[in-house]
Amino acid sequence: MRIIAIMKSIEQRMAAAWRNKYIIRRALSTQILMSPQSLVSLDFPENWTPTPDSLRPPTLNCSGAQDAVTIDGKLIAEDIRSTVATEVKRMKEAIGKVPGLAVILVGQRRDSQTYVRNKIKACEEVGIKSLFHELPEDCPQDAVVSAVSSFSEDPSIHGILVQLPLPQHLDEVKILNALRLEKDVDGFHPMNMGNLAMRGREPLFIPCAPKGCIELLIRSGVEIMGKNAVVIGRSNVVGLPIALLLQRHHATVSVVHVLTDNPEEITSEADIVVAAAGVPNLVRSNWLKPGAVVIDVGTCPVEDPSSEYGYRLVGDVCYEEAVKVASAITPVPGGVGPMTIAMLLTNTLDSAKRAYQFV
Ligand SMILES: Nc1nc(=O)c2c([nH]1)NC[C@@H]1CN(c3ccc(C(=O)N[C@@H](CCC(=O)O)C(=O)O)cc3)C=[N+]21
Repeated sequence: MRIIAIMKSIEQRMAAAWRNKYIIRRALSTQILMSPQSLVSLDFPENWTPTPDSLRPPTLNCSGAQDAVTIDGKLIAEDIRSTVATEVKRMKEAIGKVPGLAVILVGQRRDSQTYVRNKIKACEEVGIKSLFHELPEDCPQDAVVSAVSSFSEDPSIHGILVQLPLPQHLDEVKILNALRLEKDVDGFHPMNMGNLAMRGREPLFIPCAPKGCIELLIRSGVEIMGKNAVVIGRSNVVGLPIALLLQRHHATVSVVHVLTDNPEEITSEADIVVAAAGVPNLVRSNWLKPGAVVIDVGTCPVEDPSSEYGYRLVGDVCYEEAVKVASAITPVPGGVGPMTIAMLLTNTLDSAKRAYQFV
């Protein structure tokens, strides 16, 4: 009896297997495209390991030409901030309202604390109202969502910023979904990003660091149209939107990333290089064409007990080398960082103007 039962069960399982195979074959036969049915996931960490290049000491005097011009992001950002201050004042005098920004910080990352402190200070200086909501590292998802939701409902708040990266246990997508599109001053909402990507559409907000890079190029008199631009890194916050923006400015754009063969070869064809990989000193002199313009978006905190907060920021570009090859370059600090904050202020001002229909 037992043997018969076992035989029956094997028979049933085989029948089931055939049925499944048939269903799978039918599914395959109705598949029209050869490409995978779900898009290849980009959800793995963009972990560039330091190249042997980035470990070697800088070689100076790579060319006999003059040193690159340093693009002073701090100075340009100050200029923009003073214009924002004037506009905020004009708004206050005309309609008795000021723009409001809410900043949410989860956890204790020292670099995040510095950026948030800088953002709040910058708001104060230009007359933008800021509300700061700090949550502990281990706070539940609901607490962050409800903070975002309450700022979303608050009519005196025109911009909401959730400082990234969030602690591992939190679901970034769900949290950012609670953020109203009209208050997405970071420009990270898929609708803003999609509109940035598509011809004939306009996003409500352009992400701050990429917008700052373009502003630096324009104000430094760098022509973008028709030029070869290489973006190093493909993150949602910098690499992707800057590639889209450069295309909007009619550059020919290549994106190199952690799985690119010979990134240095591709980058050395570029008139404009935007480095946003987050790897200290990744870009060495052999990555650069003589005369290239180099925008360094990298802000990697490295331990440094001698500096004020115990760390200092290091860029993706080996500055000492690049300055000998490039025609213009942004330093770290003092380059893109201050511009990111200035763009946050302009996005918040624009958002408030839109909300109050103030022109
Ligand atoms: N939701 C979100 N929006 C962001 O815009 C955002 C973020 N998350 N997470 C982290 C990155 C990084 N970032 C910087 C902002 C200012 C400086 C900055 O002010 N840098 C100064 C120096 C800073 C210092 O004093 O150490 C400089 O480069 O001169 C740098 C980096 C914004 N980010």
